[in-house]
Amino acid sequence: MTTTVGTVALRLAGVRARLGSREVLHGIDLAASPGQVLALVGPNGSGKTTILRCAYRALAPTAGGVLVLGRDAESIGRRELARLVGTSTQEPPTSGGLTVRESVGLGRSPHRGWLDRPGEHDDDVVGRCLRQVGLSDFAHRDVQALSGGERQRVSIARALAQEPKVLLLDEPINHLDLRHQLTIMALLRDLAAGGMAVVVTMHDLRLAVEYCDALAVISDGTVVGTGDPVRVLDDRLLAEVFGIRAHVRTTPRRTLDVLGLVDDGSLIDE
Ligand SMILES: Nc1ncnc2c1ncn2[C@@H]1O[C@H](COP(=O)(O)OP(=O)(O)OP(=O)(O)O)[C@@H](O)[C@H]1O
Repeated sequence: MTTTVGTVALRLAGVRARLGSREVLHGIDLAASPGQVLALVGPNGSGKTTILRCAYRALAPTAGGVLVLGRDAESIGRRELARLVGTSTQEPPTSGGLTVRESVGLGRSPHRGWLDRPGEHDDDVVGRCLRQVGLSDFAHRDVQALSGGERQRVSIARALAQEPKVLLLDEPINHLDLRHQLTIMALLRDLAAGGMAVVVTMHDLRLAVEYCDALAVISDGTVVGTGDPVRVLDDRLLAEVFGIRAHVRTTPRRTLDVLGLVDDGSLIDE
């Protein structure tokens, strides 16, 4: 699974962020390299989405910085940033009146002049992205007439259409059936093999262990563990951060069998 990892594509250094009157990130240090799938995992409300929002400049950190390919993200213009960093958020697009193809085609905008119409290359890229998420047969459907999981795949395809160097996906598989979860996780591995740096938030620790090169465990706005998934998720961390009694089975390292919940009560009293 481990792929060749080059220079850092995305780095967060000492990032602090506030939402309303609360500081929700307390100094986040993270790095993702080309060829790597990094999963941000952690309980609800721990700060994973906020980290991604800082990374794609939807939210300005109150301290620290974000580097994209070694450059301060603040110094990169919006359109250039959209060519470098592709994002899909937790809320799938509901843009009315657009077909699936048109919605995914919006991901090509940063690559064109303001008044340019989509060219042959744009059409090819959109077609490829639709195939990658299994939506070719849905190209002419209205996005609003799709299921939640289908819309989620539109959102991923749109991010892919940006042809970014860094892909940030906020819970890309939370609406998907198991087959499509596996398809998307395998796609992320393929994208990494092609040199992309992929950062994904997710709750399914089993799939995170199987498909990701590294985990960053987030708890209450801080990184409490990073590195190889099997090493990071030890019994103590599972108990302290996730509140469950469980252990990671290293053999066989297979989906759905990797996290063993203990038989005599897996939930730890809060
Ligand atoms: N607009 C807001 N104002 C104040 N606090 C907020 C706001 N939005 C989110 N928060 C808080 O910020 C913290 C981090 O939220 P965030 O969405 O980053 O968590 P998360 O780890 O992505 O959660 P989940 O797994 O539930 O998606 C949470 O405690 C949340 O309640």
